[in-house]
Amino acid sequence: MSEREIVFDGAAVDFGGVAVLANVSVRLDERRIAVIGSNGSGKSTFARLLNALTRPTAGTVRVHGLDTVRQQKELRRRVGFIFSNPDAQIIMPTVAEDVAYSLRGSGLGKPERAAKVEDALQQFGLAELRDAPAHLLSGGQKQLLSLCAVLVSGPSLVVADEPTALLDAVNSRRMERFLLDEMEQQLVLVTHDLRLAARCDVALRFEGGALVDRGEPSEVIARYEEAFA
Ligand SMILES: Nc1ncnc2c1ncn2[C@@H]1O[C@H](COP(=O)(O)OP(=O)(O)OP(=O)(O)O)[C@@H](O)[C@H]1O
Repeated sequence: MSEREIVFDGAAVDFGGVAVLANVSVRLDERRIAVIGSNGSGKSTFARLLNALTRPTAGTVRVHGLDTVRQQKELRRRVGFIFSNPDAQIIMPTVAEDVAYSLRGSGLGKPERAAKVEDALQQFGLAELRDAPAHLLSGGQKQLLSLCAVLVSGPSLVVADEPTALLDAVNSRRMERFLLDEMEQQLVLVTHDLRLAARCDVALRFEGGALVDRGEPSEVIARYEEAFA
């Protein structure tokens, strides 16, 4: 089995008896995986299954060899999640404290943690803001902070749900470059931006809670556009 294999086997989710994701079975080991489809089609639900923010009501989901329900604790260390609204994931008062919070329970000593935080802040251009109140950052800076806080703990998969939605053109390009070109980790990118999806290695398309297409991104996108032409 490939080190970065994601396996959905008959996974389904329903909320209060309403099926929002039905019987998804798929195996993926590409580095960059785009998830596209109409509003309310189940994309975020699919993404949230990857780090057990949502649990399957039927079937199983395995990420890099870990069962998302039975091995949730280990899974959460290996899967980082970036939301479109960074306010949802900023926890601590200052920038450096927020990044350091990700390393709690990492088993590293204080000096090693401080060094890792400093390296990460440098990498994302946040070093000068280390003592700034996190909630006062701009939207773009907050998004960089949440990316920094996710990556400092060394996940092997990054799930990003519309990570460029609130960003201006410059920060959006910066986020795109990092996620698609520079980052080594596997990426699952939920997006309505078909240009970004086209840059991935494979695309999945959801409609009405079902996985309806999977393949080379330009072909999946062309069929998506045809369906609504
Ligand atoms: N916690 C919940 N309780 C009830 N229904 C939910 C819950 N979360 C999602 N849903 C419903 O599940 C369906 C799929 O939602 P999901 O967020 O996965 O769609 P999406 O494809 O990501 O949509 P969008 O492109 O609009 O973000 C929607 O009809 C939504 O209302």
